[in-house]
Amino acid sequence: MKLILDQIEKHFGEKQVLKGASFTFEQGHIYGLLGRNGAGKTTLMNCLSGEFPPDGGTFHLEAEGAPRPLGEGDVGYVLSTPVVPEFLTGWEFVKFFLEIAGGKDASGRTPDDWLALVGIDGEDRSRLMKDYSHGMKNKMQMLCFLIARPPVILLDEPLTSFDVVAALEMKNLLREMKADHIIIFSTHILQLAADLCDEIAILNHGLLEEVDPAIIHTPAFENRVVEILKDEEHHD
Ligand SMILES: Nc1ncnc2c1ncn2[C@@H]1O[C@H](COP(=O)(O)OP(=O)(O)OP(=O)(O)O)[C@@H](O)[C@H]1O
Repeated sequence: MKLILDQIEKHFGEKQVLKGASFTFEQGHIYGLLGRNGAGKTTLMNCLSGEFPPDGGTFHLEAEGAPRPLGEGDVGYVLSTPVVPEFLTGWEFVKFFLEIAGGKDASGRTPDDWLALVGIDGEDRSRLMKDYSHGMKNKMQMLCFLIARPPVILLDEPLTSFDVVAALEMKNLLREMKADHIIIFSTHILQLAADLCDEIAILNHGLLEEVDPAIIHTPAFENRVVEILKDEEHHD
């Protein structure tokens, strides 16, 4: 399966953020999406998740050579500022989500099993999510895609709010899942990108470009990324 972006454009008023971004993301790879502050990484994810339509260009999935549009349920999106129903407890939320996910979860895990998987333990499970920390809310959002298993998973700066143990567990989970999914995550942490990603896409001047995968795990990686990004006009 592939996710193919063709000439995606997006502007806000006069400001042209995406200027014809094209890229092919493939199942089985974890992609790091890098770019300066304000480059448009969140904007791109918002377009792909259906949050708002692009102003130009197209994107679609391709499975076994057959193209199809991205439908509802094809994309799991973990926002950098997590949004969860704050009036529910963590346990209630997982129970509710398992019910609406219907048959998609074949794991047989209970809400408690799922909460244990992301390290939400003890009394926290029966606390309202309005009292959860940023990282805990983020974990709850992650649980949604772990349960629903959408083909495309978008993670906007996902691991930065996690403690070191949770971050390592989540990295391992993503590695385990990648064979069946297209995983794209944005980050400013180059070490994390190098550690986890098979491919790097850089959003620069409204366009996407690939970093040679051969250098991702070499000392030349950081210099190459900085070299590409340093002439980017600083937006914010
Ligand atoms: N809804 C909106 N209305 C107006 N301008 C917007 C909107 N969303 C984003 N922008 C602008 O689009 C540009 C790209 O923002 P975006 O959040 O996509 O960047 P980013 O690459 O995710 O940045 P960062 O790394 O700082 O999170 C910014 O100049 C931002 O101010």
